[in-house]
Amino acid sequence: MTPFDDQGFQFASPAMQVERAVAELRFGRPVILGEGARRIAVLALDSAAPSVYDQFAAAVEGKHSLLLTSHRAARLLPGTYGDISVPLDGVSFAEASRLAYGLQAHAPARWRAADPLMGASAELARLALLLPAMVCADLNGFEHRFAACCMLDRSLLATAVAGRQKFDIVVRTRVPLRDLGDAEFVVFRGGLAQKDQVAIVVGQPDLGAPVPIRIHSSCITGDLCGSLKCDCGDQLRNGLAALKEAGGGVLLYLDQEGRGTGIGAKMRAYGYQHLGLDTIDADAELGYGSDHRRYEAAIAMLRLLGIADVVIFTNNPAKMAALADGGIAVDSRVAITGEVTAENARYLRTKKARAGHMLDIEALLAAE
Ligand SMILES: Nc1nc2c(ncn2[C@@H]2O[C@H](COP(=O)(O)OP(=O)(O)OP(=O)(O)O)[C@@H](O)[C@H]2O)c(=O)[nH]1
Ligand SMILES: [Zn+2]
Repeated sequence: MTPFDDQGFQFASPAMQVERAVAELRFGRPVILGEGARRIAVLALDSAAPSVYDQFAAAVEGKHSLLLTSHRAARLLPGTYGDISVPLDGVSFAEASRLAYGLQAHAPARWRAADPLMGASAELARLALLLPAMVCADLNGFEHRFAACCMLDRSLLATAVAGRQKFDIVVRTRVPLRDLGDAEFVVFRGGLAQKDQVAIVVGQPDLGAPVPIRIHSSCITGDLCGSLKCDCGDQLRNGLAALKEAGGGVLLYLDQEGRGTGIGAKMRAYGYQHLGLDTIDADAELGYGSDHRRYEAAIAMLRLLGIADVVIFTNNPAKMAALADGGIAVDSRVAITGEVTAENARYLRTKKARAGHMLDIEALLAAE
């Protein structure tokens, strides 16, 4: 029997501390961000109750401000670059929310460039799958009012990145699939949030040769419900069939809804798309860049499966670059397409024109 260590259970790693802060934000509570001797309190507008916003404003005696990312700032104030900070003294929760992510909101009269510590709060919000619109306040003299809040040193955000690459296999099991025969579902757990990620192995891929793979980002609307607004459902099913036809392959189904922004943000973005914005501008209104996905999980999963050399089924050059950066050799690429419909044509054209996807939409239309 192992003798009990008097230190007890010491559970603290940068990734765990980041995740604790993320959980606090998701519950709508303030978190303290530190750097050197400086401390700021941050609160996510997306999850905070109006009463907590008011309590926060009172605790810092009106010296709070709103961090807006460079993407949102450029929508409100064309020509600005970088994150900005807007004073919130006397600004209500509803007004702050409108300023943070409302369509056709008035440009703020007063603002200044945000400092990097405030900027780091937006990174925390993105990890929490909350809109990157953060109420921030320096804690000079107000520390005691935030004594119960979780504290995170900014340096841990960078250190925690190492945790993104750490995954283990939890279980591998056979699942019979319609039209595709037996597949093996391999469940992995790890990364910053210890999420479960799934690889689907169809056929019997030869691991001695470049392995056909697809990296597929989750799309509840398209994959599950056949939404006509995107091509994801077609790409998922065509992808699995193409991997099987290629003699067997692996589809990595990554938990990255809405290009890494989460289903809440994606549905808000759809609301803006219904009003005429394209997919990238809609995301920018919410404070997001064109793509927030990361591929450390995919690289770790391939490694654990013993795959170092791949044929990738994609039109997205960012996926190929991410694999190469992660040390996976990309032997070649196979295009993977779905049906072009009246509803998804603009989405596909935007992917090609603004995200550099390798799509020949006119050829696809001609072939239909
Ligand atoms: N933010 C946002 N995300 C969207 C929208 N439509 C689809 N998505 C997401 O976009 C991602 C599409 O991922 P993938 O199927 O891997 O496709 P891809 O990046 O186009 O690359 P390939 O299909 O491999 O060529 C998924 O995370 C979807 O949830 C949208 O309008 N806004
Ligand atoms: Zn989709």
